[in-house]
Amino acid sequence: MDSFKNFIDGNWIASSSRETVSSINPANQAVVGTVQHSTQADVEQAVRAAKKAQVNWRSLSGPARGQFLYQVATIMESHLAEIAETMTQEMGKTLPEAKGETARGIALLRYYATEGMHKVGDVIPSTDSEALMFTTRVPLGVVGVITPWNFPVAIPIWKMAPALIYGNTVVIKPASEAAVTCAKVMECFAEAHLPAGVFNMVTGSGSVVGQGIVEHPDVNGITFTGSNEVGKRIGQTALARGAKYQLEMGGKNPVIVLDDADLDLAVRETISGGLRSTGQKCTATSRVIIQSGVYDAFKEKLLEKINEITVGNGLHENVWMGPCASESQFKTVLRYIELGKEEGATLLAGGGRYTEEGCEKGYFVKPTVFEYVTQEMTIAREEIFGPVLALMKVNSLKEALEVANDAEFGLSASIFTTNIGYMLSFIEQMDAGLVRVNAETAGVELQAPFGGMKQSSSHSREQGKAAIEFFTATKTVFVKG
Ligand SMILES: NC(=O)C1=CN([C@@H]2O[C@H](COP(=O)(O)OP(=O)(O)OC[C@H]3O[C@@H](n4cnc5c(N)ncnc54)[C@H](OP(=O)(O)O)[C@@H]3O)[C@@H](O)[C@H]2O)C=CC1
Ligand SMILES: O=C(O)CCC(=O)C(=O)O
Repeated sequence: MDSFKNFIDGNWIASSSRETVSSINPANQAVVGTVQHSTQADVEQAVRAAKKAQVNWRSLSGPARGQFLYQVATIMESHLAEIAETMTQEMGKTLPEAKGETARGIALLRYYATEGMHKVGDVIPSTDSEALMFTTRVPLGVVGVITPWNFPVAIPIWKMAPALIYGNTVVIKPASEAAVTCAKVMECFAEAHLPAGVFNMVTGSGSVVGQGIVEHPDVNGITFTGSNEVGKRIGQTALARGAKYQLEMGGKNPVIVLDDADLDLAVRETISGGLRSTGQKCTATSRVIIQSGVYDAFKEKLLEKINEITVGNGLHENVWMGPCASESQFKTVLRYIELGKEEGATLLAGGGRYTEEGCEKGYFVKPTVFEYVTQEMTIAREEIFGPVLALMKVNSLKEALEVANDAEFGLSASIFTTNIGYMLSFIEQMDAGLVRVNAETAGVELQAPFGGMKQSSSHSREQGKAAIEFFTATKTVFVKG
């Protein structure tokens, strides 16, 4: 069992509360480890350290900051197996997925390490022929990083690595349900000997530690991924005190399967996009909108594959789908399944708790498929964040797009078709930040911008070159000799 203190000003420090909280394995309710149950005083200490460290960190060259990130990547590589195993134990994702995510974290570190060598501005012609006008970028200062439990390695890194490379210092508060995994990543940062105070981790509840960071006058920017409810509150608080904020929130992602689609591909990608990580991705496929000509054939193939899915402890080799990440998420998913039944959708597969041998004490849900789902039903409107697919029948691409766009979210969407005209109409008319053709809705590439439309985000983008927009401020410089 791992026990972690907070990491503040270069040291592992116990919370002033002297209390810890346990993190629970959702596959069997065993204790995975403990972290600090921190207080506002701990937040104060971390922000103070980050503010102090900012002066020297920002004055280092970009390549020098990049060297630190390369070092973290190398250290993390040597701990990959251990970090991945902790992730599986702590939030249930299968071990191959956890290893993939950890490898993605390492790749993100290396990507942003190279960013330290890239240009930060442009020379712009001035109307004054004797002047030099150009833009440069400066860090925000102290950045608060608030992360969810569904990607406990990749999301902290895709927020921290750009924050750090562009010269900010960081206070991170990981999700309580995956704080041990995140602390293991922070151990790699600590082993790389970044200067004291450059990154700080404070664990504890969202309402105390998270809110404490968001409200702190010395935190200049906040980057958040999680629920809409919390995200919106964070945005409002940040706006009220003039801090910059970035919110990545929910999705209700559709796939459209047209009459001319490769059905085997569409089935494979729908299952992967909808049910990997037990459907706990903001990019997960939730609504499956199928044209009438292939509806029955698609359904038959889908159900055949759904019935082959092996559910169980993600550490076991033959398991394809693990448990929900926590008791609360498990209850949420079961509640949505009941709502689907009550509101008149027809259950085709799954539909409740999975309790086969070895799974009795875990938060397992059967892979679930509903049909005759209408646009008004709750399961067609709200983010479920679980292994539940809603099938909807349409007659044309036009109708498919109307149904697909009838959602308050706009994160990711896919179409399966072999017709280039249909592909182009979808790319043009689908209201989503990520539009994907003949590919699943999930699966973000680290070098490309990531973010949503409508209620899915604060309209900024993360990752790739887009990250510089949030983590820096532009200065326009006018120089006359
Ligand atoms: N877009 C995405 O990728 C994600 C979406 N979700 C959606 O959100 C639902 C609920 O998941 P949940 O974990 O409760 O998500 P939350 O939004 O509650 O949690 C996300 C992060 O915010 C923190 N937090 C909670 N309250 C506050 C606050 N008042 N101020 C600042 N930070 C706070 C949490 O801390 P703590 O863990 O201590 O509560 C966690 O670190 C899911 O069912 C899913 O629909 C969830 C996770 C990721
Ligand atoms: O699809 C992915 O790989 C990323 C999903 C994601 O960012 C999220 O669920 O928060």
